Amino acid sequence: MTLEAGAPFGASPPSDDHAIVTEGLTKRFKGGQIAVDALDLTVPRGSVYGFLGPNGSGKTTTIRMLLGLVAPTSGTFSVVPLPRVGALVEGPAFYPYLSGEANLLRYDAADPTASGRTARTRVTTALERVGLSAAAGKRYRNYSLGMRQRLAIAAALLGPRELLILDEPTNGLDPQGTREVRTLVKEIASDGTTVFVSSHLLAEVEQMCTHAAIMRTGRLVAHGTIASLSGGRAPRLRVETPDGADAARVLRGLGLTAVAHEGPEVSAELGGHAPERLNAALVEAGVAVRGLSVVRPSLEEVFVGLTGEGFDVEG
Ligand SMILES: Nc1ncnc2c1ncn2[C@@H]1O[C@H](COP(=O)(O)OP(=O)(O)OP(=O)(O)O)[C@@H](O)[C@H]1O
Repeated sequence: MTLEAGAPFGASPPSDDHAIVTEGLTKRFKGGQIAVDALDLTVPRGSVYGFLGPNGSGKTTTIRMLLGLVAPTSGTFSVVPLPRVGALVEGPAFYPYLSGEANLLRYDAADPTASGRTARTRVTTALERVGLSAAAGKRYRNYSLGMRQRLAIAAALLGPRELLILDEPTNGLDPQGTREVRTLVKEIASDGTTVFVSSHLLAEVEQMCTHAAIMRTGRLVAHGTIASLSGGRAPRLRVETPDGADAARVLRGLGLTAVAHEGPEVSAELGGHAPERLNAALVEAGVAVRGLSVVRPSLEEVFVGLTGEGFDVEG
């Protein structure tokens, strides 16, 4: 759904630096279940902020509180003024027999705060923004899954937005549609729009976002830039070779640490070494290098390290 107007009770504008700030934000549903537990979140303006967590970890409830759709039990939050927030929480229902453009015009007309005179401009701009100008006249039922989701995002972009909130925008999409949405999110962010996007897929957040917060059963377990989240562990050099013992000796001689040798693979902490130099040194020492790569710890490894638990990587 897209929200156009009306500030929710309890919300106030955050500072110039942040699009969303929450402090101790908590939601306990009737029956005692804590869905969101004392959440402290700071979303910098201009970031693509991944809100990551397995199903049921409290992402949607948090988003619904931010949009004023659910009242918090306790805590505070501030968000940019709601007319400047575009949100995709549950995809809008589009008419299959109408074109993308006609659907957006209908959708726009349902907004009492939007002027009818400028409707066409708004719709044209939104379609352009999501790359659907060429397909504007095509019937919705003939759209691919990716195009359908792009149209839903266009509906959230009818009007100037400082913040776009997307709840699991790639859920149910095929790989092509997922790629389309990922690319679109980056494009939308490139002009400075803050994007807050929830996902249960680590790899997706890693590829699409500048920052992430990781939720587990209503609690925040880690947050920060993707680089800082992944940076806790050092990159490693990995060499594939039939001359493992020699390779390990050469790397130790060059000052590499944490050298490990197992079968045809030798690995070590890369430190400040240039991989191409190490390659040259190995070859010079007569080591047959079949493969050489630098492996950086993924967000998933970091997450597993933080929580001691696995994660729903494929969905
Ligand atoms: N209206 C409600 N009444 C009672 N419990 C609820 C309600 N809405 C959500 N919950 C519970 O709160 C918890 C958090 O749900 P929420 O939908 O926020 O998680 P989520 O991370 O968005 O997961 P998903 O990706 O499955 O939507 C879940 O255990 C859920 O069952």
